Amino acid sequence: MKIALLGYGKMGQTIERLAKDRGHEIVYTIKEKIKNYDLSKVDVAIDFSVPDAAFENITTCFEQNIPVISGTTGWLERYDEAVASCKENDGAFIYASNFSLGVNLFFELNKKLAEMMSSFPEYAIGIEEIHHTQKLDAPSGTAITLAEQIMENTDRKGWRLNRAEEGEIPIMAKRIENVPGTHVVSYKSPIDTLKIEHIAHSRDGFALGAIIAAEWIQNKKGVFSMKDVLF
Ligand SMILES: NC(=O)C1=CN([C@@H]2O[C@H](COP(=O)(O)OP(=O)(O)OC[C@H]3O[C@@H](n4cnc5c(N)ncnc54)[C@H](OP(=O)(O)O)[C@@H]3O)[C@@H](O)[C@H]2O)C=CC1
Ligand SMILES: O=C(O)C1=N[C@H](C(=O)O)C[C@H](O)C1
Repeated sequence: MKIALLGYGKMGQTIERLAKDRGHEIVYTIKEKIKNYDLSKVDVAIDFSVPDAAFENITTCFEQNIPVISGTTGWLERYDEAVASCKENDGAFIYASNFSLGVNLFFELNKKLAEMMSSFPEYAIGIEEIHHTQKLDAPSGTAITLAEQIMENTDRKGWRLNRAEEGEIPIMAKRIENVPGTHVVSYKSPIDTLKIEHIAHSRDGFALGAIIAAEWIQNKKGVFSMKDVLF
């Protein structure tokens, strides 16, 4: 595949290394708005950039008929508009708050555990996420996905950063040097605590998942999820 990397920071550079190992060619490494780039020779754009840039760059790709894999977090208030733009242009799109296989397995566990725990209101639900100190958004996109899955499977009505009101899920966001990404979901009662945890040891899992998604979406049209790709 000929790949345009939208964003060439920690993730863009990891994707470049792993994509080359899999025989792909990196045509562009872009760190700015893509309006002026000719993407006509590109098979796929992989976006790991910044919250402010993602929406405009993604929709520009749809207008140029380029499939998009996006992992950028912190821009999701415009996700529905991006989906509409993809459909209008008969494009192809996958967004995931987390592309790693481990976290996508963790998502499935989280849904199942929430469904089981919904019968036991004595357990207080909490989410903790830990990331490196350069991260721009809080809470992490992955933590928001975990909270939304719990809300769909219990009576919790919302989530809140670093504290919670009655009936909400607190998401505690910690920033520690060099942590690639850790997520914990816990259920605490006066008697005991249940926890599920995912610890990324590097960025390779996120990058590999995004490349696998890019390979999978070739010659497809529509809006898909990592669940479609992996399971
Ligand atoms: N879904 C997932 O699996 C994962 C998602 N992420 C998310 O991916 C995003 C990127 O993470 P990471 O690589 O660590 O961040 P970095 O800060 O290391 O990289 C961001 C890159 O985007 C570039 N950039 C700035 N403005 C634009 C623009 N207008 N258009 C295109 N690129 C631009 C930056 O350039 P410059 O340095 O010149 O400013 C930089 O190269 C974050 O939102 C993060 O949360 C991260 C890991 C996994
Ligand atoms: O910014 C990061 O680094 C990460 N961001 C994603 C998120 O916000 O969930 C995924 C991963 O945890 C790393």
